[in-house]
Amino acid sequence: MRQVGALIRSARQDRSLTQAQLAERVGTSQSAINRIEQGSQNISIELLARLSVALKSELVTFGDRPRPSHIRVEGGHKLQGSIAVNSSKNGAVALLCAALINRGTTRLHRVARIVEVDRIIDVLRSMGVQVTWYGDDNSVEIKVPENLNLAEIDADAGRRTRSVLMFLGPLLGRFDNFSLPYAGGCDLGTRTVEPHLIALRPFGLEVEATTGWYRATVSHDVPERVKVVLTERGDTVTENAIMAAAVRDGVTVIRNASPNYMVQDLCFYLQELGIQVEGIGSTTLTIHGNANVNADVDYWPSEDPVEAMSLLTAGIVTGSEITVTRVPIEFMEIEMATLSEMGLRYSMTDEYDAHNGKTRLVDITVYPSELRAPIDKIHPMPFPGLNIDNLPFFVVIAACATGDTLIHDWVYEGRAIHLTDLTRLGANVRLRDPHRLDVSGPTHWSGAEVSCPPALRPAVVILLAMLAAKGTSVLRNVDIISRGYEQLQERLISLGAKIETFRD
Ligand SMILES: CC(=O)N[C@H]1[C@@H](OP(=O)(O)OP(=O)(O)OC[C@H]2O[C@@H](n3ccc(=O)[nH]c3=O)[C@H](O)[C@@H]2O)O[C@H](CO)[C@@H](O)[C@@H]1O
Ligand SMILES: C=C(OP(=O)(O)O)C(=O)O
Repeated sequence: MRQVGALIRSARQDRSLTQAQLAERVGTSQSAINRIEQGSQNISIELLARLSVALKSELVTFGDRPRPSHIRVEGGHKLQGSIAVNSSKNGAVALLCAALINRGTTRLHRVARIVEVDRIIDVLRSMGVQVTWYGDDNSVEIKVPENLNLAEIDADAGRRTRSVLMFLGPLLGRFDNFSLPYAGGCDLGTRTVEPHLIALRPFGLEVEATTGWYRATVSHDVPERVKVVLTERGDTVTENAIMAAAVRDGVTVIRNASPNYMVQDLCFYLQELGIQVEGIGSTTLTIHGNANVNADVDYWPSEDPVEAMSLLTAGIVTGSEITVTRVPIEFMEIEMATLSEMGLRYSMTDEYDAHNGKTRLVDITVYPSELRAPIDKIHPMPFPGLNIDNLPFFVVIAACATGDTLIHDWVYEGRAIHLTDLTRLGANVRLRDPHRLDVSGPTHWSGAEVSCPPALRPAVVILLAMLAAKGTSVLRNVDIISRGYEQLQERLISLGAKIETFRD
């Protein structure tokens, strides 16, 4: 501990940071940094990783290569207790991008401390945006300078997140020309950017893709009233169009808009900024924009339906009774109805409001149940269908159910294949074609060693199956999970899961 502390102190001093500045960057107190540097406080791997990012120093690497982390799971145990759902990755990244619209101060509260959020914050900071973590509830304050420095943009951080695409909408209100690094994201097969470009063309944006960069030019000769018809009802596409509409003086009607949870979060935030948004929750939005938004606002991103699904799945596949609190029920209704058809027993509290005053939450308790395969196939749809990111969890649930289930992932070209890794743990999961999986259950799970697929939700699905599998399993290269979940392993341990993190 003393050596690690000394290493941190020296990396901090090399970067001319005070303890208070480092504390602020990693979201802890100055006294905690002081104790860490003195070697008198234990540090979690997650905090070490955050310190590494803040110090731009690979504290958690050995030699010249990053050391991936792995977990050992002692499965087959029941879970118990109660666990709360965090705010969402997808809402947080949209709101961080949208904060670029505001010339005043934006304060977001209860933001998930996840790698995807850190990546967007890194890109924002590299452009000169002041982003500060503070307080005990993961609050983040964003102040956008008068002049953004796009020449300094952190292209590496930008390329690691697809969400950087969502800078297009807010930036086209400020610049005539700008460049953004090519966008990354999960390895789910080809994900086109064309729908974004089609959506933003009516706002005067033209984009040329050159090696590693999107070069954007903007014509500001745009009529007062604009109508945008989206070719895909995509979530980030809709968010981009909304942000482009919000940063101009004029009225925009967006058709075929996604009404999904992160889009609603964005609209509620824009309303706080004083922008009039009509039609929230529907596929037609009318936005009365404002080119000079200058407001000091506080906003609480809403709870994550995909995390809710992940936590409920942990209870379901281990045959446990657990309570998942703060479930955004509007975005989980089809999932719960489908689970009900599959024989899941659960109870639900009355609804209560999320901190944003808009999203409806419930607490759900799941009970050990005899699950059966549904009669019809399970497939996702844009909201209000079964959430696209929740589909993978139905594969491991179907594997616990008696009978044959067809899972149809029409959305992603390369996601279903990652779920065939469940066969390593004893499941009978067959790929009919790149989009369809036949799952036959129930499964007699057995422990195994599996490498994490390079996709967030399939990775978590394998981890949850390991909780169900009697014996010891090893899941290698689990760092991808922290892209979208804050301390998932630790939180599962708080429910009684036996999980241990280790490195080679
Ligand atoms: C940061 C963020 O918010 N990410 C979410 C967002 O990504 P994002 O908005 O980037 O999703 P994409 O635009 O890549 O859409 C996902 C896939 O669905 C296809 N597609 C989508 C809509 C449609 O009407 N028709 C169609 O074919 C796209 O071609 C693509 O292959 O939405 C995805 C779909 O809900 C989620 O998995 C991601 O977690
Ligand atoms: C596909 C996902 O996210 P992203 O759009 O960030 O790749 C996801 O959250 O499952």
